[in-house]
Amino acid sequence: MATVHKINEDLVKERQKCTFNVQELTYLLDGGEEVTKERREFENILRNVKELQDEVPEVYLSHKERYENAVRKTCILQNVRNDFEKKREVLSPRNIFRAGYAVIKDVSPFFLHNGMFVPTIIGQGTPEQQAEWLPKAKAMAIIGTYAQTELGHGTFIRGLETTATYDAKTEEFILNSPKVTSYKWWPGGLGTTVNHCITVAQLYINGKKYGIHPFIVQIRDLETHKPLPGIKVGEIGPKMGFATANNGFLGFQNFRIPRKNMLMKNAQVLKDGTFVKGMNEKLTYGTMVMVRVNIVSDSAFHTAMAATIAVRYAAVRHQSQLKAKEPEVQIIDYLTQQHKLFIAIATSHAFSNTYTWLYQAYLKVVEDLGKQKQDHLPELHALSCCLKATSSRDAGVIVEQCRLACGGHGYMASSNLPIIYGYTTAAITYEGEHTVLLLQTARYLMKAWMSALEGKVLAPSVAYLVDWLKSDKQRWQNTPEVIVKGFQHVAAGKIKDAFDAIQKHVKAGKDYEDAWNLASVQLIKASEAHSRAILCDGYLRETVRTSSSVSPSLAKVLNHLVQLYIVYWTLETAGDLLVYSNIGKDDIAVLKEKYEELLALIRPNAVGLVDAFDISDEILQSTLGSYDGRVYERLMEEAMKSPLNKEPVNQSFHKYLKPFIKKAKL
Ligand SMILES: CCCCCCCCCCCCCCCCCCC/C=C/C(=O)SCCNC(=O)CCNC(=O)[C@H](O)C(C)(C)COP(=O)(O)OP(=O)(O)OC[C@H]1O[C@@H](n2cnc3c(N)ncnc32)[C@H](O)[C@@H]1OP(=O)(O)O
Ligand SMILES: Cc1cc2nc3c(=O)[nH]c(=O)nc-3n(C[C@H](O)[C@H](O)[C@H](O)COP(=O)(O)OP(=O)(O)OC[C@H]3O[C@@H](n4cnc5c(N)ncnc54)[C@H](O)[C@@H]3O)c2cc1C
Repeated sequence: MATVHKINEDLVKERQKCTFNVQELTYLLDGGEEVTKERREFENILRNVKELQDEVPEVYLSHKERYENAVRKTCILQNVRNDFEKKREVLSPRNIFRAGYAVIKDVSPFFLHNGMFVPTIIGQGTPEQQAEWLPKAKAMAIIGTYAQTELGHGTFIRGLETTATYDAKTEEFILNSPKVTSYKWWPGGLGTTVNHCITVAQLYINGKKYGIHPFIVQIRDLETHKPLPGIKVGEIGPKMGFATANNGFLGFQNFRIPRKNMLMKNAQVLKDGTFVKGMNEKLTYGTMVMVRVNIVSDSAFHTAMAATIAVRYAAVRHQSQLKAKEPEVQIIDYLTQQHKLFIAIATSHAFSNTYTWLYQAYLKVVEDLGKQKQDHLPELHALSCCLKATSSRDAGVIVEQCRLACGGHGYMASSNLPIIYGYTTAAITYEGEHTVLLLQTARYLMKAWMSALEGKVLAPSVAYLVDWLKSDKQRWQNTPEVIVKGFQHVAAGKIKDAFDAIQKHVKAGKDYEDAWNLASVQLIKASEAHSRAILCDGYLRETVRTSSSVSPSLAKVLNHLVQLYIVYWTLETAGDLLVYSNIGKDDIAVLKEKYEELLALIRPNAVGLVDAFDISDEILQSTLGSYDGRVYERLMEEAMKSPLNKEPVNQSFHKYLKPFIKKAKL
């Protein structure tokens, strides 16, 4: 029988102080009681699967062993999931995504299968293609990835070099990787796991180039798993994180695939080689839009994980005295510590709320596209770009801040903060590099500004530009609503400045493209300010909306969090607000006090708030963040698992140290 340990006394006291119903908040964050129940039930089943328990912590395994262990466990996870779904409903993607962390400590080698391979078949395939590939992909009879990036190009996908040349005689495409730079590089699972992939390649028909398109390609034999003739595939080697993601490379040499393997929901190639244009060529980029939306949700979860670890640890950890002769204090009572941590909690809520409305906006665009309507696509593209960029970047900063807040122990692998940092920061680069995505949003903002100047009606997310042009700056008040307006004024001001900078360069004789490059630092600042305005506005609106449907005690706490988020960012960007809004120095002084008040109000609920994320110990995988707070015992237990502690004297002593020391004595 498993030993039941006492809960750390500080944590017991913290939980007694909590002023709201933790369970109520968990249901709210999950999207309903039923979702929480389903999640807990599934996590509970996984907890009891003996084969999923690691005898040796993964960190001590070799690169190869780690990968093999991850594949083994992912297969078990998939089987458990299938059994679960046979008896009950299909698990929600969020729940399966979370459970994955309990099984694979790092990133699953199947990550891209569910994350991009299946969604691309859904988003880019015709009904016939979906009927052919989806059942096999969903049942995992075929396993796939998304192979777009090449050694030479990740950002500029129009520059991809893999070619798919149509041969009308055989009704096939011939895939080739003409140069080393045209090798696919990065796709998760490609190294040694998948047998299929979506390959994005330049289409050629009768010597004419038709741009990039997605193709389904089988790359390994389904029986032997050997690469098919004409395929060169392998793993790219160790990275900063993503240790078990099995990222790979792939090259083609005259590799033939049938015509029906080009995903043809948008553009088509007919049997005779006629190219039929799609409604909008950018719809080929659709999977990326979907993943960018999901990254906002991932960022919420990664921030919640780091916050849970660091807040619980800060409640358990005592260090230094505030006053002489008094006991050492819980480090969570240092205001500087609250400053580091409470924004982590609020940020996770801000991203969850943002994801809720952004995902609805995404679904609406998908529905519209089904009716051949694409009016809202540019706005969705602009929003998904800047919110992916800002949420992943903020999450990276927050996770690192949480690590620092745990002092030396945060640096331990067993805190799990290094792994969380690895996968959080990867998202800053993948699915569209940070700066590049901010610049995509900036393109949209420049057009929006021009439309505003011309008096046109703007899309809701940029409608504030019209208000800004129409009215004088509003009289400043230190209320969340007016502060949000202030963020919009900053964004509008920076958008205008960037626009004027481009115009100035153009007037001085520069080409528009050069002028764009010369103004691009201002452009990314404008995009960042726009993101912050959107995040604060959306978070405030969602909080007001949900507050009416939850208990007054919870509504109060949610209100503290959203205010904290808004005031935190006011103080962080005070310089900008002083330039672009009517805020005064005195207002900032008042807000500094307000911020300290909010920290004090949140303090009694800090542990309750991270408990409400309801991240099980199996998912957290952290010596510092477990629910029972046995921090020191767990650190010691984990240290004892080091292979170096398995023998009293390591052989290197006899081999190297002893002769070395002897020599030194002579
Ligand atoms: C507590 C909470 C719990 C939460 C639990 C969470 C649960 C969630 C579950 C889901 C989990 C899912 C996990 C997902 C897994 C993902 C794994 C990811 C691994 C990584 C994968 C990858 O990285 S794949 C490769 C990605 N690559 C990129 O992103 C490339 C980036 N580059 C581009 O996108 C483009 O090249 C470009 C946009 C930068 C430029 O393209 P292009 O040169 O063609 O265009 P232009 O710049 O000239 O612009 C022309 C015109 O087109 C418009 N446009 C561009 N893109 C789009 C688009 N996508 N849609 C619509 N329109 C587009 C652009 O705006 C221009 O318009 P103009 O009007 O001319 O200005
Ligand atoms: C962990 C991980 C997993 C990944 N998984 C996959 C996968 O499964 N499938 C897949 O296809 N790809 C994958 N990728 C690749 C990823 O999508 C690319 O790395 C990403 O899109 C960035 O492209 P890049 O590497 O070419 O960077 P580059 O574009 O070369 O960026 C280098 C620098 O140049 C700057 N830059 C580039 N273009 C511009 C511009 N127009 N204006 C201003 N600055 C610019 C960038 O800001 C950056 O600072 C993965 C990457 C990582 C790190």
